Amino acid sequence: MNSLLTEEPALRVSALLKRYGDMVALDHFNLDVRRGEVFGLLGPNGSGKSTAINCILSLLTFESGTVRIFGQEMTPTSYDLKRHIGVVPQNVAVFNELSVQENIDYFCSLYVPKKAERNDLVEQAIDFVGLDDFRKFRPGKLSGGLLRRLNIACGIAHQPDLIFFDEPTVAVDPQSRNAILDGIEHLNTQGATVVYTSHYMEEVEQICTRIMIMDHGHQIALGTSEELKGMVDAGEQVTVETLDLEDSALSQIRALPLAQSADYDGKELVIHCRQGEHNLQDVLAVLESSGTSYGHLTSRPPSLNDVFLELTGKELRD
Ligand SMILES: Nc1ncnc2c1ncn2[C@@H]1O[C@H](COP(=O)(O)OP(=O)(O)OP(=O)(O)O)[C@@H](O)[C@H]1O
Repeated sequence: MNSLLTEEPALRVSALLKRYGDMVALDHFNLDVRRGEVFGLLGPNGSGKSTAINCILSLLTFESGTVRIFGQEMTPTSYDLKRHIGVVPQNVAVFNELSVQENIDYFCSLYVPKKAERNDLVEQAIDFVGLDDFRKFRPGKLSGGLLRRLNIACGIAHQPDLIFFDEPTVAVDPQSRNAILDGIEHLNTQGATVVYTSHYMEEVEQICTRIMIMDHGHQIALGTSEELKGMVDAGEQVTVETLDLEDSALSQIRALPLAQSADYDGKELVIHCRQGEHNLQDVLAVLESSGTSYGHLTSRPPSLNDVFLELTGKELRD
């Protein structure tokens, strides 16, 4: 398709407005995904991620705005364009009466009508998700992890250039989870652009080149994981095991310039630090001078979860 050669990003969403009755689900939502990216879309429950993806795919109508994919406007009848798009939905969507191989073949046939051409693609997809030993199985006989892998094979068998993964690792075992993440990275190195939504921050940090945090139907922040961490004042989190921290020592710690907050529950002191230099010495100095005895002391750098919490006021997970 000639349009794939244009300079436009893989996906450009401009000022998308979507209402459900009086409720605004997408509020002039904008999104650019560059070619070759693994782009992470993060948002708390109800922030509009699924609505955005369904509007992008023309599965939902919207009030106004545009969706362009590889430089072409996406509409419900953009069949040419749809051949270049793959979708791995949040809920496993396969046919129980078809085998693994037949399911993959069916989904591939929606885009690749020629059986001979398809056979090779189906084989590659089976190989890619490691379901060779299960090709004759019905989905009902597969474990949760294998079922997710089948769902992925059905979404990618036609070798799309832009792939949407909507929470592909929910409720899978660690082995399948790693296989799925490796698979997404592999698809990306083969040239596919990926849009990825997940509730798991570590996954997003691991595989996404850029991340958008959305809430209330629009963008809250956009950047690499490091850039996002630079947008908030969250620094390291210091945790100290101590049973005898006096109120006066806690007050001194709270008064330290590095301390954003300090909480003590009688067993553990947790200090959220501001961004900047590591400054454990100041905490240790207060503990020493106040005669506080302590055990385990740990410090961890700010996480994407801290950023998310500060920007949206919500935890990502349910
Ligand atoms: N069919 C619908 N009718 C009415 N309201 C809806 C409908 N679908 C979604 N909504 C509402 O639109 C808002 C955005 O929902 P959406 O499902 O897009 O969010 P989400 O970010 O995908 O959430 P989750 O992480 O839970 O999947 C929510 O307030 C939701 O309740």
